[in-house]
Amino acid sequence: MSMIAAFYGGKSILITGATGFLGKVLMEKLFRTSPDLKVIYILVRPKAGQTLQQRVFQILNSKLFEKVKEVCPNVHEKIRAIYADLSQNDFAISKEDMQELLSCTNIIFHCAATVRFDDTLRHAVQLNVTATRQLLLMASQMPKLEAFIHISTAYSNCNLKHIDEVIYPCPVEPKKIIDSLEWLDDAIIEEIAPKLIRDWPNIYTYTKALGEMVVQQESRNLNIAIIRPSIVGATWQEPFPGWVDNINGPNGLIIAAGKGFLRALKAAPKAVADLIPVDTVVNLMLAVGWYTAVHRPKSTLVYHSTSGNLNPCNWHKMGVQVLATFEKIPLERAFRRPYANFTSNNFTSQYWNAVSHQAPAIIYDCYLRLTGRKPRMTKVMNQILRTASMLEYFLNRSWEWSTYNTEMLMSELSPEDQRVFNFDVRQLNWLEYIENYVLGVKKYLLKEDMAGIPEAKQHLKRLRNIHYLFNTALFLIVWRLLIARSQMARNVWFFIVSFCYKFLSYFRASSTLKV
Ligand SMILES: CCCCCCCCCCCCCCCCCC(=O)SCCNC(=O)CCNC(=O)[C@H](O)C(C)(C)COP(=O)(O)OP(=O)(O)OC[C@H]1O[C@@H](n2cnc3c(N)ncnc32)[C@H](O)[C@@H]1OP(=O)(O)O
Ligand SMILES: NC(=O)C1=CN([C@@H]2O[C@H](COP(=O)(O)OP(=O)(O)OC[C@H]3O[C@@H](n4cnc5c(N)ncnc54)[C@H](OP(=O)(O)O)[C@@H]3O)[C@@H](O)[C@H]2O)C=CC1
Repeated sequence: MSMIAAFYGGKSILITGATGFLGKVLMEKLFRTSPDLKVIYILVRPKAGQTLQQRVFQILNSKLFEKVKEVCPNVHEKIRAIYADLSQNDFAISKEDMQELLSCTNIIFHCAATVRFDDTLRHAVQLNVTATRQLLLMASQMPKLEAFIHISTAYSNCNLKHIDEVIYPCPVEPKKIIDSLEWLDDAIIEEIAPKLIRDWPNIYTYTKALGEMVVQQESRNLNIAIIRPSIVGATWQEPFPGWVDNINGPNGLIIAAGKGFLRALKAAPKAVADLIPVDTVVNLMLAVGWYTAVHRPKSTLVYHSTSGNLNPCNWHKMGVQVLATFEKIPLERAFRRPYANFTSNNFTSQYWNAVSHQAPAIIYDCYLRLTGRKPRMTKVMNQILRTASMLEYFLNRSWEWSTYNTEMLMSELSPEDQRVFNFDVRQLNWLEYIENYVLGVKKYLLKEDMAGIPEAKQHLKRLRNIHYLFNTALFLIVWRLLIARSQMARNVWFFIVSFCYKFLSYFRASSTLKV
């Protein structure tokens, strides 16, 4: 029997960010491995015209939860959605709900965050720092609380090259920032933001670092642990390989590459692609929850959920495998044939942007205009290039994350727990994982039918023919213009023509002699 699964039996668990990518996989695993848990409280806000109940209904009826329904048929009764907005005071939770949370919660998993790189400083601080402080305050009033697990990111200290499993101080105290945001107006905040974030690449990583400091400062006598995942990717094994449901991180770029929009990326081919499957992160989270509650470490432990130092893969290897998969399983209605060129050189990257991205978009928009349609490709291309440039920082560097605590925890688990809550990334086969990942993007994110693969392959063949035709026509036009203007080009042309003529005459003469 798994000790970790048994530990969560009968427990009341509070999850923030349960409607997000990580949160959904966490809930799924909890229900599947500990169907006898008491209740999962989730803090949810209404969104996109959907009520709380509709959002929960949609999650529970998704493919991700198919296995859960077999193991835990009454899953609907065990999930309690509580109205909450983490950017509001007291999270705008009603008094009754707050009372229930305070008196019943045993374990907290704090996953909610704004993960946008370009969020405003005010909003990012509200969500990634102030809300964390608020949740810690609530936690300190929970008599039955056994563990508080805070999800950060491995990039919260990406201004360093080697990162240990410790909390690093930030130059400005989080409390000072929270206080000043109360009276500064938005324009001034945006003006001072670049000065505050210094050598952090964006507001997101900076506010996640502040969030960790808050955890350290406000931990009181709580049992807390911090988990730092790197780039969270599709599921590796559970509940099935390749599940993914949003366009964050690599997902959007994989789509852009598969559709033939993105054919070159400013990335160091040898830099480590520190991806970590979402189910691996979730298994670590559940193991950490158990360990923190049962073993009660004296200080707040930080756990890195990264792959680079145990089983590294680089961007080149990843790009090649992504392309190889698109060769076998192409996306539908591609704009151009998928191709990936990784370069860390500024000049080459700008050249590829002009030739492989901007020019085809402009040509296609001209074609749309000529056929009476609204041009749109340049806009789409600019959007993709903007996204790629935001991710560039992470594609051109490698970091070393130590994993002593994560490895220590692995050795603390029973063989059964090591199997059920496997977070040993050394067992990951990258080629297989990336293939399933790309397939998952096609099936679960784009919802493309596998029956459409022959037609998609046919479409790619047509694109290849158009490509050859276009290149030949372009070559002939350029050559014709050159011949008209340059004596040297004319000389070369006559040389080639006379050489071909002589070669043909010789060939004809020798074949006549043989006869
Ligand atoms: C050549 C082969 C390549 C193959 C392999 C490629 C591998 C690449 C790997 C990338 C590494 C990523 C490293 C991340 C590391 C940080 C770790 C974390 O904690 S990260 C935590 C995770 N956090 C993140 O990953 C957050 C990153 N994302 C952001 O911060 C923002 O989306 C933004 C600032 C990039 C764009 O903002 P804004 O301009 O306001 O745009 P909106 O958001 O409103 O979307 C507008 C349109 O853009 C579209 N689209 C959006 N995203 C992507 C995408 N990734 N991609 C493509 N497209 C994307 C979207 O569909 C939408 O279309 P439509 O609906 O209009 O038709
Ligand atoms: N994805 C990744 O690559 C990585 C993620 N992480 C960390 O993992 C955690 C989860 O990330 P991930 O699941 O990918 O992110 P998502 O964007 O998928 O999910 C974010 C969650 O936070 C919730 N949330 C945001 N704002 C509010 C609010 N005002 N009130 C209530 N809930 C809110 C969202 O709710 P709603 O659905 O209503 O928007 C959603 O459930 C984050 O802490 C992130 O920093 C760390 C490293 C990498």
